[in-house]
Amino acid sequence: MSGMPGHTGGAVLTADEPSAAGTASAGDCSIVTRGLTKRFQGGQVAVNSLDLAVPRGSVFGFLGPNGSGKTTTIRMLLGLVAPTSGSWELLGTPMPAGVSGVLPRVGALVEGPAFYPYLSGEANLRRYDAAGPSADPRTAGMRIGLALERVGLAAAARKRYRAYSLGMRQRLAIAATLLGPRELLILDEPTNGLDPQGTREVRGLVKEIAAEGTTVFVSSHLLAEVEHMCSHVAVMRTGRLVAQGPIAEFRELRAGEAVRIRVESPDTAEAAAVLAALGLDEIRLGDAEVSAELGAEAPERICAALVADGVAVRGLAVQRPSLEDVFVGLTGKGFDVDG
Ligand SMILES: Nc1ncnc2c1ncn2[C@@H]1O[C@H](COP(=O)(O)OP(=O)(O)OP(=O)(O)O)[C@@H](O)[C@H]1O
Repeated sequence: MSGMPGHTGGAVLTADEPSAAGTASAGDCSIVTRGLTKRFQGGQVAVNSLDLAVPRGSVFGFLGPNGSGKTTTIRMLLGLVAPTSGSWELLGTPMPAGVSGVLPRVGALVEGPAFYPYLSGEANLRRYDAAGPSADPRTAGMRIGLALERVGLAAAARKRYRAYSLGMRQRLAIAATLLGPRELLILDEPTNGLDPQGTREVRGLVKEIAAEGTTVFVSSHLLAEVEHMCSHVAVMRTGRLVAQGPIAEFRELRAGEAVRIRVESPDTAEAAAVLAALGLDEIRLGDAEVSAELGAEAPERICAALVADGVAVRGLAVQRPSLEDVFVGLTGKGFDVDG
């Protein structure tokens, strides 16, 4: 498997392996794409032969640096832009033929909705609801009340939008996507531009919505975001899918990568000799520290051997590659890990 040292199988699939979309049955997936491609006029390929398989019930993180094709993919999924080639299914229905039947079951936040600052959250949602093609005005109050409750804004329903915090504003935007029962929610970078509190609120909300059984497909350029929220992840790089699978499998990849042991000591030459005698590889000498690949050796045995040889051990640490190291290996770029 390219770019994934230490991988020994499992559900993470890279572009080099048999397509996940080819093996997943549409019935198990809320989104399936096959060879989905978008080439913009002028020749730019924004999305290149994308095979996605988004399991039903997952919180699926669509991760990639800016410009890697996430928004274009989401726009294609929703029928907002036509693919150059390829096919896709939403909720088991081939698109775009099934668009009118499927889209009412899909909530989407692609470009933030524009709200009126002087109207309350509730009045804003009433306008949104009235614009919906299938909205029955007799049940509008119930739909709006449920949506506000679901995002935790029932108590602030009558407050003017301009008095909402950033997190409340984004929760209202998500409420606008929930003005009906949704089986799938598609969110494009929902925490972009939010403060830390707003980010926490939105992440918590996404988890709650997923816990109620809605599949959530959420794009992000933040690894930390995906780590916090998602059960599955797909990684994009310049329009191509690099890997996808359960996030736990990515964590296993991390565990499979070279784990190093770091010894802090003024006696670097002696410490290095002990590590070499124990058969450790990739020994590196630093300033008052030595590190090596841990391999199958137990840290406590290394510690005992160092002490037995009279090496002054000031510190001993086992260092595992971070999940970010795995993603950087896959994308060739760092992710913004703040967040
Ligand atoms: N309408 C368009 N015409 C031409 N090129 C486009 C168009 N829309 C997007 N692109 C290009 O396609 C590539 C992918 O863009 P896209 O917006 O899908 O990426 P992204 O991963 O969502 O990034 P970001 O988070 O910055 O929006 C970019 O290089 C972008 O410049």
